[in-house]
Amino acid sequence: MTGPAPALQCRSLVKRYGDLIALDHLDLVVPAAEVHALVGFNGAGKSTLMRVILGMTHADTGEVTILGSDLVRGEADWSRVGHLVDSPFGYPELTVIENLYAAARLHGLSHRPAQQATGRAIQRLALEPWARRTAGTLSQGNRQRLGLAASVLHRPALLVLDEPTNALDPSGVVLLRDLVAELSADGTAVLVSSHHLDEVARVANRVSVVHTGRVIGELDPTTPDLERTFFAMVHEADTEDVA
Ligand SMILES: Nc1ncnc2c1ncn2[C@@H]1O[C@H](COP(=O)(O)OP(=O)(O)OP(=O)(O)O)[C@@H](O)[C@H]1O
Repeated sequence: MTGPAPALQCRSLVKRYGDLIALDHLDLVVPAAEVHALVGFNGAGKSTLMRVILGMTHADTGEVTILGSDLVRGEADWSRVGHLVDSPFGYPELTVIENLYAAARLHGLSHRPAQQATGRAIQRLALEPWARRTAGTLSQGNRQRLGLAASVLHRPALLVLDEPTNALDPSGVVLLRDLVAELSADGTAVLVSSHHLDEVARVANRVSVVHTGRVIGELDPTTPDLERTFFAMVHEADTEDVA
């Protein structure tokens, strides 16, 4: 008997920029309800992987399946996906409310549910004081909160977040942690990249180490000294490459 299709599956992804190999036969599986963290050095390939998964750039070879549908064949149901990659979503001339309403409509919600989702997202990301401010006048952290609100307001089945704690204050970090836990409990698969191993240990069920465009191993988030294990894994991969 086969189980349900994973929320996300990447098979042997290769992405080159000229001579540089950004993704090197990378495999990844994220089942529903899993919070899966990607960790790795600057330039390891995490953002490239997320951009490929979201169709923002194309892999040279390999396959991506999103919620059971093939990405390359254009079958993915984007209304069930949320993301925060690159700059946070937000038209600078629109208010926070207008932006979130637009995001909800773009995700296929009709008028009334979009209004309700907007109200809920504002409350969830503690954006009430800035709800009527235009996005262009927000602080960086509040723009990040707006982007996060836009990425989750339609309760996606797959959520992709590239370094989402960037620019967040400590209360924003806690809020995001709770939000991710809540979505995962609801069945959402979350793929999140981070440089903060302590934070990763708190939110993730699984942690993949990305190095030179490959997943070189997994870290157990309950391991007491994650940093040491991380560096040992990377060092071993480099040693194998040289040998
Ligand atoms: N548009 C591009 N053109 C050329 N090279 C690129 C491009 N985008 C990414 N790269 C290169 O691909 C490699 C992987 O970059 P990527 O941004 O995916 O790494 P990352 O793991 O997200 O790093 P960081 O932690 O710094 O965000 C890097 O060597 C980067 O310089």
